[in-house]
Amino acid sequence: MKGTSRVCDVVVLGAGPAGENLADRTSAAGLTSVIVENELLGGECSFWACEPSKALLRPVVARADARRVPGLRRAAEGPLDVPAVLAHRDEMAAHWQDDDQVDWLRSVSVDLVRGHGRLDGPRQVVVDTADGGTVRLTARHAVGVATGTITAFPDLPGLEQVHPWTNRDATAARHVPERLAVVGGGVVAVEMATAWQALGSRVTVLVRGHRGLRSRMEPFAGEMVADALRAAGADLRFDTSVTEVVREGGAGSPVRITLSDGGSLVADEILFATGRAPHTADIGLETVGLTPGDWLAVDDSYRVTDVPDGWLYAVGDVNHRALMTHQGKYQARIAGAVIGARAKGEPLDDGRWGAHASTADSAATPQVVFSEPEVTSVGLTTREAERTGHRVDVVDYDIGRVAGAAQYADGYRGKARVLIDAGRGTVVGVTFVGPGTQELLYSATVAITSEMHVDRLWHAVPAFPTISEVWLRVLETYRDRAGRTT
Ligand SMILES: Cc1cc2nc3c(=O)[nH]c(=O)nc-3n(C[C@H](O)[C@H](O)[C@H](O)COP(=O)(O)OP(=O)(O)OC[C@H]3O[C@@H](n4cnc5c(N)ncnc54)[C@H](O)[C@@H]3O)c2cc1C
Ligand SMILES: NC(=O)c1ccc[n+]([C@@H]2O[C@H](COP(=O)([O-])OP(=O)(O)OC[C@H]3O[C@@H](n4cnc5c(N)ncnc54)[C@H](O)[C@@H]3O)[C@@H](O)[C@H]2O)c1
Repeated sequence: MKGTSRVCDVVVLGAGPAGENLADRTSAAGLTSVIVENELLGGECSFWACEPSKALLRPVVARADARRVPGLRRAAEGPLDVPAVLAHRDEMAAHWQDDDQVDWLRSVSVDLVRGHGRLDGPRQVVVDTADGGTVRLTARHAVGVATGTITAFPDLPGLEQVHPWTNRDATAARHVPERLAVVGGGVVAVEMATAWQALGSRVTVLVRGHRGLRSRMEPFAGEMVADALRAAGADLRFDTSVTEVVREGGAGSPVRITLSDGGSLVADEILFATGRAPHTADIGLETVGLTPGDWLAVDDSYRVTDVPDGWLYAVGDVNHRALMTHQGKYQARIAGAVIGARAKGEPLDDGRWGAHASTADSAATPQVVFSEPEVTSVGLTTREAERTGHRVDVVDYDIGRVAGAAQYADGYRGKARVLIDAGRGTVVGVTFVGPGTQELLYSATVAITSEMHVDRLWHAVPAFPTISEVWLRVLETYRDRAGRTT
């Protein structure tokens, strides 16, 4: 077995969206950067998560929209063209090839080592390469871990033998199962149930809790999505856990699922959308005093808190702050700037909203759930505000009453909730549910991050007739309730 070694400024472990951006920004800061990847550059997001799942969902949402437009409704009746949808999904997953990303990496002067990387003591990473060799990388300044997550399975008898679907199967499958059971009530469950029900599966969603779908969002969001999923034909069962799974006839036969209420269910495939576990079991954490399989807790500059000397950073899903691509990329941009500044001995601008501070992780993490209807949110929910003792005015508005919504769809159903800090008069939380609301999310994010007083929002005039006039209606509701004239 041959072994080589090299020294560089920064080593990044994992080339998903977070790792790629971290390597890019450290390279942009003038540091020599090497990235290590075991599978495909682009990570889970490009190949088994965001990109293929949104490609599966886009025709579902577009068809639902078309069916609400008078004159278009009849043209949009009928089933989806499944082969065309799956072919488009393949395109959007770049046919599971990462050549474009390899080119991009070269264009930003980041070197790539393909193979499984592990920490091997402070500032050291050893990579087992596909040809049976090893490469030892020594980082002068920093190692960044961006190894992401894998599916977190519950501890269930018989689970391995049934070959359950994970997000990888749910986004890359080549056939439509006649009956699909989905375990979980989070984002993956909601999005994949929406997609596969529309593609022709009979979907049953098994949710262990009673608080509804997407329990971390405003309750009305989960209720509206649940209503729509039921209307689309899915069977939703709350307070229902799985206690056992078995393919009685062996591989390829249906799965019998035993439920906590004593009943059972038969499906052709079972998807576990039961959350994520850190992809850290085999990355040498024990060599730097950490526990394999743990999440990596970080400070506000993304340095791993339990490792001395400040050379180890963690960005993206693996730090468990906000498991979304855009937020991992945000973290990577900041961590890259931090590593660059520290390497040059420059002071950090780490005050609230400073260039080296991770303020948005806690104040303004945006998310779109691409269900039908879509759910968009950023900042606090009412429950979080209550839990943290944050005093807020809650302004609700029925988006269906906005002129632009009536133009968008016949019988538009949607709801907005805006949380305004009771003392400072700034927007601190926004949730929109309804068709076409995803493009309103950036305005909400800007409203929160700019911390402008709502009085200034009166000057941000939304065009008529667009759904964005919901902002004006919210301001009017807030003003009228307070008995103000402006
Ligand atoms: C079904 C689904 C849909 C999603 N949709 C969205 C969405 O629409 N929008 C959104 O913002 N987020 C979405 N997410 C979340 C998003 O996929 C993650 O937040 C994102 O992929 C995290 O990026 P990351 O770089 O931290 O990790 P990952 O994307 O998981 O990348 C980690 C990389 O590290 C590599 N790696 C791991 N260990 C090693 C090792 N030891 N050596 C070398 N390489 C290693 C892996 O091979 C991988 O390429 C979705 C998730 C799922 C499951
Ligand atoms: N559009 C998007 O932004 C998007 C899309 C998909 C995923 N994601 C991200 O990916 C992450 C993972 O999504 P997810 O849906 O897998 O996780 P999640 O944490 O959102 O939901 C997990 C669900 O599984 C349930 N669950 C957990 N353990 C269980 C068990 N043993 N039995 C039954 N149910 C169980 C939970 O109660 C919850 O309903 C999320 O944090 C999300 O932010 C984002």
